[in-house]
Amino acid sequence: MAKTIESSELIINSDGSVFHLHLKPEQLADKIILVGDPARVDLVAEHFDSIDFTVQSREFRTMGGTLRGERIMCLSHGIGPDNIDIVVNELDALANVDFVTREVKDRRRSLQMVRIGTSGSLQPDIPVGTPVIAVKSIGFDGVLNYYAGRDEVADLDYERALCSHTGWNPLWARPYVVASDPGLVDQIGRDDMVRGNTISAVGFYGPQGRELRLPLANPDINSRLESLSYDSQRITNYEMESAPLQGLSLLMGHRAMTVCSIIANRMNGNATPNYRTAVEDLIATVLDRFVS
Ligand SMILES: O=P(O)(O)O[C@H]1O[C@H](CO)[C@@H](O)[C@H]1O
Ligand SMILES: O=c1cc[nH]c(=O)[nH]1
Repeated sequence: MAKTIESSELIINSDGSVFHLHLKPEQLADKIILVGDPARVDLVAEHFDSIDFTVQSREFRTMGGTLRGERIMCLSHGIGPDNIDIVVNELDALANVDFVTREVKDRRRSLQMVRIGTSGSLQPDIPVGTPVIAVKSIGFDGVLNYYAGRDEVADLDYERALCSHTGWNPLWARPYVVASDPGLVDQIGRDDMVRGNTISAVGFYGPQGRELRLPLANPDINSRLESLSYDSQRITNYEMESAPLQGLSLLMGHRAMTVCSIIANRMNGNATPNYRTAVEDLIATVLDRFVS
């Protein structure tokens, strides 16, 4: 018997749209570009051949249309892993729940999601301006720990090595390590992008080892992360969404990956607030390879 989801668990607005995203099932495209900044949605959508709709609700701005004859949409998720819990669950509901009967559909629909973000490098040889693909994502946020099946999609040996090497603070959420969709990584990643292991932090300052006025609980965390080598892989960069995006996609049967433009180098202590051109170039490259 099909599972039926109650109104309190999946809230549907009176116009038939999903609670936070305000999207209706018929607006959903299989190919989705995700970005943090709502203003970045327009930079993506200006590449579309046609724009069919724009929907804005809180920080979630979506533009849907076509590119090279295929339906595509771009959606902003705002800042933080908690927003990804909302975005991926609501996109999955739009794809796999009947909004009239509230029943989970028999046939699963799989979405392809590519996040284009900004990021801080943890390695001195990965400078500002470099695009870095999260081949593995390391969640410091804890979102995936709330879902059954977490251990089945995670790299538990990597998690143990990371905790041991860093002297993991037991007050922090248990980190989880999840892989990007290898097909998407091969489709979008070429020699012009670094393949790395990306941390999704639960904040921008203390949770990424940034010390302004407040001293940190573990001030040496970034040098420990920089020096970790696991299975010939090293940790390359910090951002705030790729791990929950990956983890939830793996659990739900969607395909996802993240590529970020480096805008700060934490080891060398430099950064640029003027990253628009680098992000515009990355958008053009990703779209060309995502829809060809
Ligand atoms: O530029 P976006 O996509 O927002 O990505 C990064 O920038 C934000 C922090 O400044 C976080 O969302 C982080 O993941
Ligand atoms: O250092 C950085 C830069 C962008 N986004 C982050 O989350 N961290």
